[in-house]
Amino acid sequence: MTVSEAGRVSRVVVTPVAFRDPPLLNVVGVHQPYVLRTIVQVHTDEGLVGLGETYADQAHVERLEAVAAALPGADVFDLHALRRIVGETLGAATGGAGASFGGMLEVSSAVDTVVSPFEVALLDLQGRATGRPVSDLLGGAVRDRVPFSAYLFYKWAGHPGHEEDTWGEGRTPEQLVEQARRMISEYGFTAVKLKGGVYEPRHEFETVEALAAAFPGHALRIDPNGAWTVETSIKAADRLSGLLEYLEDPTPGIPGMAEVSRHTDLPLATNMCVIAFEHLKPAVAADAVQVVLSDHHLWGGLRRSALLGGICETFGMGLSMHSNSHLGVSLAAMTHLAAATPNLTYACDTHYPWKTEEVVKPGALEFSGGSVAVPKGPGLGVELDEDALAALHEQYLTCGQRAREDTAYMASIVPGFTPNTSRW
Ligand SMILES: O=C([O-])C(=O)C[C@H](O)[C@@H](O)C(=O)[O-]
Ligand SMILES: [Mg+2]
Repeated sequence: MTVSEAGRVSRVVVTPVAFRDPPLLNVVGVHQPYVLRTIVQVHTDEGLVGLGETYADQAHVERLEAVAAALPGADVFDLHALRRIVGETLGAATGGAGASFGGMLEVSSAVDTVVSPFEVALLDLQGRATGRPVSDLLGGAVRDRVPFSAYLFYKWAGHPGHEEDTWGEGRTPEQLVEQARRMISEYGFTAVKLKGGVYEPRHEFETVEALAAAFPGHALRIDPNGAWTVETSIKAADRLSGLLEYLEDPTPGIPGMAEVSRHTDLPLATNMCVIAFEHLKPAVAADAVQVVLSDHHLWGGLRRSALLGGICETFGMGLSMHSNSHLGVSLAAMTHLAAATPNLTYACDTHYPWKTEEVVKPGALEFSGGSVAVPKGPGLGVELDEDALAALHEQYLTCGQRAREDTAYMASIVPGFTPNTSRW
């Protein structure tokens, strides 16, 4: 098929799905029994189908459906038109309101989060039409494999009322070392990220120290999602500076991060105080962060994320990649983006090892040595398993969840629980 035959959008199918998730603990509570995601399928009049993946909170799904209804007729190569259509559709539907995901992420405009899965699907279509991988459409892969990090969580042994999962309890430093050992032996990761903000800082520092002792030579990070005060963050930076490659969001907000930054040479990273282009200028002016975690789901797609990479390079900031619980369509998109972003030199986050269910056919994305080979096939290089998609959609319909609600779920188990942000 030639470029001119790529065609126009004929219809769009938006499918919310639910997949099982262990009880992973974080600053705002605990992961619910299911992760909600949406798979977007964009069909063209030439019979091609492009894929995208995004969050599935109810309000987000409604926005996706509104855009899906407005997209037929659009040229698959006109990504500016996509952004215009999304802006107009959301303007009409919501008055341009912001969006909130899981109590940790608030954005002032919903446009970027809604554009993202459609942009990925259109790039997938462009790649399928031209016979080129998405990484080629983003300027070309500068690496054949994309390294990811082992993403460790404190966790309960199982969801209350359910069987224990195969990872068991993750509370003590020794248990977290065992969690890391399994993840490293199964996936080969050479970087390790610990999700903190759950226990008193001293306990979490001891966990980092135990990990450093058990895995010398592995790049370590801890991310308490803003659970600490400026003072505690400075102490953490002093105590852990020789062990960490960066310290992620120790304290909330640009002014707080800037104050910590003034007291340490340890790079500070964020996916909380810089989550949109409007946050870059104040963060750079205050020298609040030295590493920004990109995330194409949040930043408006793959091309806007590449733009973020360029801005980080301009201002001498490092670039890493954030993840939320996700399926294979997102892993493929993350891999193409990271492959085509020269200054994305840190191992990317992924929640992939926590997942036991999938919607893409096996084979295209395999971890080896902690990295994933960039798919070489046209587009994203992954194919949907329609039966698996239908089963996970059925699970969505029956699971009873309609939003990510870590705090409410935690409070239903631990009455009186409030998020730990800036607590210690
Ligand atoms: O780096 C981060 O801040 C995250 O990965 C945010 C996620 O929501 C994580 O905390 C989680 O899955 O609980
Ligand atoms: Mg983070």
